[in-house]
Amino acid sequence: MEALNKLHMTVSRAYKVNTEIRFEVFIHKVDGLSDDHKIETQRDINQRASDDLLDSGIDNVHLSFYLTSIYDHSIFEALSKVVQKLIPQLPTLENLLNIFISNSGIEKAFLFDIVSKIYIATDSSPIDMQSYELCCDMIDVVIDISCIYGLPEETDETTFDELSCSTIKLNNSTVLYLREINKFLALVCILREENFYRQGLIDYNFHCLRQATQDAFQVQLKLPVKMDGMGHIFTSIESTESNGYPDLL
Ligand SMILES: Nc1nc2c(ncn2[C@@H]2O[C@H](COP(=O)(O)OP(=O)(O)OP(=O)(O)O)[C@@H](O)[C@H]2O)c(=O)[nH]1
Repeated sequence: MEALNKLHMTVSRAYKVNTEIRFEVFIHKVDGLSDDHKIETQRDINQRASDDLLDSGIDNVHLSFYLTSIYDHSIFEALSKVVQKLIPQLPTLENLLNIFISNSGIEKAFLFDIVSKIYIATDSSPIDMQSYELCCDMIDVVIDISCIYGLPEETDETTFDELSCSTIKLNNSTVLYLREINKFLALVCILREENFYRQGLIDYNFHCLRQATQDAFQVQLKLPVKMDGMGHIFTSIESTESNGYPDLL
């Protein structure tokens, strides 16, 4: 009840300053509850919080709730969903990942912020926590190995660069495939071993994806200046690529 009161106070004060604010509410330490009880508790908290706000005349506020625990990756998953709401390029990135996985025989692909292990985008197939945790663990392994063996001694260079990549074959015929997109982002994919024989195709498609992802974060406008016969100068805005995406095999 104390937490609900604090939530109510925070939301109503912030709402007075800016009615457009979105609120992301984390319900911590849910590991003590059974799965059914978790959902029930979330619904109950949501209902009480909305009713309290309604009673104070606040009816169109955006509250999102997430269940978290430090004993699994739920906190990272929740933060990923919050961060994704702040990325204007999200639909483009999701679309690119969908095209990439369907042309490469990949089951699931995540675009990770390497330092925080938050995923900033994934394809539209369902996410299961186990796959996400596997991908997080893979990043840890790659960073640890790179830090220990990947650098000449006494250097300030970053361990993660454009050559960073890793393939891990699991004993259940699954392959984890990691490639770096830039200094901050890495692509981590999960695929079935029998689809990995086409690694050349996957590598080629990855290069297209990397280029397109980098393009998505840059303003891609050309402003060619032209002059007509009367000496008037005019410009036209053109996209650099006809359809915005390079061709995937
Ligand atoms: N079961 C469970 N215990 C947790 C979780 N997160 C933190 N704890 C435990 O809760 C205890 C207190 O930690 P927190 O509640 O995170 O601490 P805090 O919120 O900074 O505490 P105050 O500053 O006193 O408000 C510690 O023993 C943690 O191990 C969780 O997700 N699940």
